Amino acid sequence: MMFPVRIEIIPSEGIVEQVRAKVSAATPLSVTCLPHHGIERTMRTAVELSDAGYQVIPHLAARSIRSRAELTDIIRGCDAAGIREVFVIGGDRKQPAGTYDSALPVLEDIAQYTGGMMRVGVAGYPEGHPLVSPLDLLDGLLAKQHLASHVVTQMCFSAGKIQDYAALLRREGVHLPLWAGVAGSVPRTKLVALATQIGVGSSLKFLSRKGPLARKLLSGDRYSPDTLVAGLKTTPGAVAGIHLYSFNSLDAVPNDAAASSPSALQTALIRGAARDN
Ligand SMILES: NC(=O)C1=CN([C@@H]2O[C@H](COP(=O)(O)OP(=O)(O)OC[C@H]3O[C@@H](n4cnc5c(N)ncnc54)[C@H](O)[C@@H]3O)[C@@H](O)[C@H]2O)C=CC1
Ligand SMILES: Nc1nc(=O)c2c([nH]1)NC[C@@H]1CN(c3ccc(C(=O)N[C@@H](CCC(=O)O)C(=O)O)cc3)CN21
Repeated sequence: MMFPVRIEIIPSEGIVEQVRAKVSAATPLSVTCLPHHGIERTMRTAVELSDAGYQVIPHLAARSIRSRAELTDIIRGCDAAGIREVFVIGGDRKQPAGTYDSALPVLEDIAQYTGGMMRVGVAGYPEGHPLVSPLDLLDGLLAKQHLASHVVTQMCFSAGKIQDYAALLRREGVHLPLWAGVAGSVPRTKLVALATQIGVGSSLKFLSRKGPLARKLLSGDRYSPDTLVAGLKTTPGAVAGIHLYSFNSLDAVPNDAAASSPSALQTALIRGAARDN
């Protein structure tokens, strides 16, 4: 059985050309919003990709939005570009740029302004968050779920932890579809460097050890999500799909596979770039 796959990209210079060359237009794309990029870069890239025929989901980091006026401009921009879904997170900025300090007030304004027409994804944390307690995260989800359409998990490297998290949400009354946040095939060094920066949980610790688990998950010096995705397939109902953090490493996709079908893309991406070693 194949999971639907969405690919997350970083709005770096040249990424639109890279995506158009490597990724099938049938594969939805999520565009990250980094504090040093700001929302303008995310929206510009999202609109370009939408104009190129992709289904695009821009990330709106609450703490990077200056005002409600800016938010309504962003929503109008989405509407004009045919973008029907966004992903709303608090964001990594230390100081909020304006009046929004977390995701909920942004969700409320989006719901009011679009009359519930805009689909909104929210973040979930199978392994918790460095700054926010598990209880606050759960309360946050319970408060947001009536304004959201699905949850995307923080990057996690343990199928078991994602499955346990799905069961926890259902037990606690969060019934939104859950997309598993999976790191694509990327160099181990990049993962380790990044993990500290964005607060990824303990399941990443295996990368710095040399045990049998590390050997299983690291083909050569690259992490491959193959094992994790296989693990998720043991509980088909738990997750709605794979949200693949590509880190803009799209070279794992042989051109023909990208052109042929999303499942071929999924296989190529999730099999990882093992053959690159
Ligand atoms: N948003 C925040 O930074 C903080 C939130 N809280 C509380 O925690 C609860 C949940 O807060 P929310 O903002 O709704 O949670 P959220 O999950 O939308 O935002 C929390 C965190 O999002 C992180 N984040 C997760 N995925 C991200 C992504 N893909 N791109 C950028 N940043 C990403 C940031 O580190 C941010 O601190 C609420 O009760 C809130 O009041 C408490 C302290 C800080
Ligand atoms: N707290 C948090 N913040 C995020 O931004 C975030 C998450 N969690 N979880 C999942 C994804 C993964 N994210 C990221 C963030 C940065 C790079 C990255 O490669 N950053 C480069 C700079 C890229 C650039 O400026 O073009 C770096 O070296 O920091 C990759 C994935 C974004 N997302």
